[in-house]
Amino acid sequence: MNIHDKPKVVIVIFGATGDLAKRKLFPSIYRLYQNEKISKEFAVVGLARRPWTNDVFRENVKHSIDDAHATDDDIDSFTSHFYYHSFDATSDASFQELNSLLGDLENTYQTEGNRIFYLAMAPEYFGPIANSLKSFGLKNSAGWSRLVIEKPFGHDLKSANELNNEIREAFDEEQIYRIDHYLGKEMVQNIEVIRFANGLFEHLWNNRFISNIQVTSSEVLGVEDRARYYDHSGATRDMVQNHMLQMVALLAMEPPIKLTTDEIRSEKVKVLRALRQLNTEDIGDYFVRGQYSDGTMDGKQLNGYQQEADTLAGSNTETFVAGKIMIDNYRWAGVPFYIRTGKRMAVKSTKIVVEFKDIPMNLYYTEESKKHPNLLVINIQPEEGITLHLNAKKAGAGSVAQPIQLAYTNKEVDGINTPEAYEKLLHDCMLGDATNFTHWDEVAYSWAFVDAILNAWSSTKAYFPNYPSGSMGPEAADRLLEKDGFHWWPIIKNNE
Ligand SMILES: NC(=O)C1=CN([C@@H]2O[C@H](COP(=O)(O)OP(=O)(O)OC[C@H]3O[C@@H](n4cnc5c(N)ncnc54)[C@H](OP(=O)(O)O)[C@@H]3O)[C@@H](O)[C@H]2O)C=CC1
Ligand SMILES: O=C1O[C@H](COP(=O)(O)O)[C@@H](O)[C@H](O)[C@H]1O
Repeated sequence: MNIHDKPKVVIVIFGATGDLAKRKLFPSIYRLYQNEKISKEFAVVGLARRPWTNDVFRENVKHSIDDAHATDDDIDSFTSHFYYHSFDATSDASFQELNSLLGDLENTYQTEGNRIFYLAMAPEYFGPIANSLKSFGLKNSAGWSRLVIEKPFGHDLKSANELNNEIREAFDEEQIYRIDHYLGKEMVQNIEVIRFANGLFEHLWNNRFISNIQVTSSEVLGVEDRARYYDHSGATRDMVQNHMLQMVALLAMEPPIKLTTDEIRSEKVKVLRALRQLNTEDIGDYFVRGQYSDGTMDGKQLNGYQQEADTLAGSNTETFVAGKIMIDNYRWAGVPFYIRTGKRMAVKSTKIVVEFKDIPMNLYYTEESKKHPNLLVINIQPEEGITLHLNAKKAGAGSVAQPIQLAYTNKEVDGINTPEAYEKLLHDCMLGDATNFTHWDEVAYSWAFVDAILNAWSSTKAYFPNYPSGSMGPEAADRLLEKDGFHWWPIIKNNE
């Protein structure tokens, strides 16, 4: 299928009364519908245990949609495609009933037997549901069947491997779409284009010209109401194993021989294979963990992590991670990739800064501290675009250099709101394009890398809390770069 095709499909959402379905999935399906990216012949089946009717379900879908321009009739016509089925994932009868409901809807909407099974439920259900879908014949429709799996995909390499084996008994790798929503972000997808469509950058994209690369994904929000999940996970599993390492892989991979799913994934896998594996005794030189204490932001007093819920008192879970990642291959030998991510930081921002090496002799900046290295800043969110930091002559007399910036902002140029990540990924899945989903090999190498860090940390006490809410993390994260002669580039917009 190509990007202009309008897939006919029944989307089955397991966990349709949950938070993800309401906040991300229904609005994304609405945008696809409104932008005519899916055929008018589609249906959505929502599954969960509570005894809702179709009307209650449709009312919930309606409330999840925020569109000031749509009339009630428009929205009602959209929600009329939604069907609710009260369903217990542990009951055989539920799967049998679901099979017959799907058959009926396929007749009504003529969706040619194409089915997406979206598992928006707790991860312990992923394997059992995949297996029941196979054993109750739900995969045996006339069209294609695809399984979309939410995060977390395992808790460590061992459990991820077990989960993968369980799912692979029911679905082939080509039918499995493991979601990493960062791969649906416009500017994350733009990394490849910026690199591989510009000679200016790609010729310099190696250890001869780049001194270091910094990837920051900071959040203002705290743990919110996800303490149960988060305290078992922490920032390393929640953000580093997936989103951060995926961005590193896109920044570091070789150009694929073709822009196909297999070729791109295979280049990313090579990067993840080349990550320097850390020994327990080296972790302290490469990684820093943190947990937020109380603090103030915008004049508001905020709790520390351990005060956010009763169960969190005394927690050893990290809400912040900074690390130095070395990629031991020909292109990147000696270039640190610094990453940092955390909750309750000063600003919500995801940004990549590529710092280029200085020229052999700088005639304009003789003092080391006054130099302005060339930077390529890729703004992933909230603003989207790129900024190139250069030096140019200061207007007026004399030969004085000053730093200048060339900026491109996505929205200003394209005049559109970029689609939400989930919208793009759902659309890709309908089209059968798995490029922006993670292959098992990527998941496995990422787990192997973070397992070493987590194992080392699990055997030592963390001195938490160690950064105030509203800051940029613990001081140790600054020292991580200082000892290599670098510093974090500011990520706040005005200081870019
Ligand atoms: N929320 C988010 O922002 C994000 C979530 N995710 C992932 O998405 C998945 C879902 O998360 P989220 O929506 O927040 O979770 P919620 O707890 O909000 O929703 C869970 C859903 O599962 C249903 N459910 C639970 N047990 C059963 C059962 N035995 N049979 C059928 N349905 C059941 C619940 O409905 P009922 O009680 O009616 O049965 C509910 O609809 C998780 O894997 C999470 O890690 C990933 C990224 C972000
Ligand atoms: O996957 C997750 O990502 C969000 C951050 O996503 P973003 O798109 O807002 O940057 C994070 O809050 C959450 O803890 C994590 O599970």
